[in-house]
Amino acid sequence: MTVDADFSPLRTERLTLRPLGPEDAAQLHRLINDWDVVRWLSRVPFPYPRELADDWIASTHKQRAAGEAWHLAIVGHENDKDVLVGCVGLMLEPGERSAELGYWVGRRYWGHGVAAEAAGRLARWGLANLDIDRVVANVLEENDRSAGVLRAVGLRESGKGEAHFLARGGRLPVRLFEGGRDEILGPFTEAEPLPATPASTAAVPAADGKPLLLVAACALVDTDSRVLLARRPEGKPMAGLWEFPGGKLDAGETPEEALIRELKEELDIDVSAACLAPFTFASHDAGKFHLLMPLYLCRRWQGTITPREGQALAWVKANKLTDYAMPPADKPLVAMLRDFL
Ligand SMILES: Nc1nc2c([nH]c(=O)n2[C@H]2C[C@H](O)[C@@H](COP(=O)(O)OP(=O)(O)OP(=O)(O)O)O2)c(=O)[nH]1
Repeated sequence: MTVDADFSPLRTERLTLRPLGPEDAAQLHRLINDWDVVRWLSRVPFPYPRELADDWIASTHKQRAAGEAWHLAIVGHENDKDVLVGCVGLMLEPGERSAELGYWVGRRYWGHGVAAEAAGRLARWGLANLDIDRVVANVLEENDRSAGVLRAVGLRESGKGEAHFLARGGRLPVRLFEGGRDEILGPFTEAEPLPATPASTAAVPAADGKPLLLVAACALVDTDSRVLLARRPEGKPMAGLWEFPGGKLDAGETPEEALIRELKEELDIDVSAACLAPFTFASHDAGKFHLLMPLYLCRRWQGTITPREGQALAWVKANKLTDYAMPPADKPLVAMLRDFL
């Protein structure tokens, strides 16, 4: 199996999505040189020359290295063997904060939900790891099967358009689809489990009858006045958004105690309560609950900051904070930090 050092394969219940290698060319050619597959694809010729498989596989490595597109093999497991069953790809749309999703599956593997499983996994990975807020796609007008796949991934039909279909030699009508973070990752307000402990939900419900969720967060500030942001990892609600390190209060904890614990768990640093200066707070209606989040400033800690939960970290100048997509509750905090630092 080919595994790029720069890309860890993505796994689903039944599939592995991994970079393509030269040894995939023969099977890829067998699967895609099929009119029943190619007729639905816009950028693929028919018949499909065998050498094109090698060239295209090589181009996928260049595109991934350039940060332009992630085309991956969809690998299934049949009789204890790994088999290439199709391909899935995500291509950045320059300047748009969106990426286009594409996929195809060999005819003999149709009817098992392979495309939705692979496309959903790559779309979720993209939202958590690329600078995008939206995934877009299009399908040939009469391609109801593919429209169903996109709906299963969380995209909705957003309009009509036209695209050039290489194998058909012309432009044809397409249905446009798109989906945002909430649609594809699940709405934040429903996916977020409310803590059962009375310590993190106030004993008295918030005025509008919603439980209050208490989260302590911290702006770590370095000697160049840069602020540390952490990217919410795949699997969490709002994955891909940048936030201040911190987390929910456990039962019996003060906000300072919770923050000291979270900073150790998430970043492997030791902070003392005396170095946590209260700065401001967020009070935000998050749908099913109300978020109350004190934000502390901290300029002194012990240890080397290490992402212990696989999260990406960024040291960001105050005037660049708005370049980072953050949860809605953080927006007013960012403006205050910018003025202060
Ligand atoms: N840490 C942090 N959380 C934020 C920020 N902005 C914001 O809306 N939140 C919300 C997202 C979540 O609903 C909640 C924090 O919950 P979380 O799930 O990240 O906290 P946790 O570390 O305790 O997570 P877990 O152990 O339950 O996985 O606060 C922020 O800047 N920092």
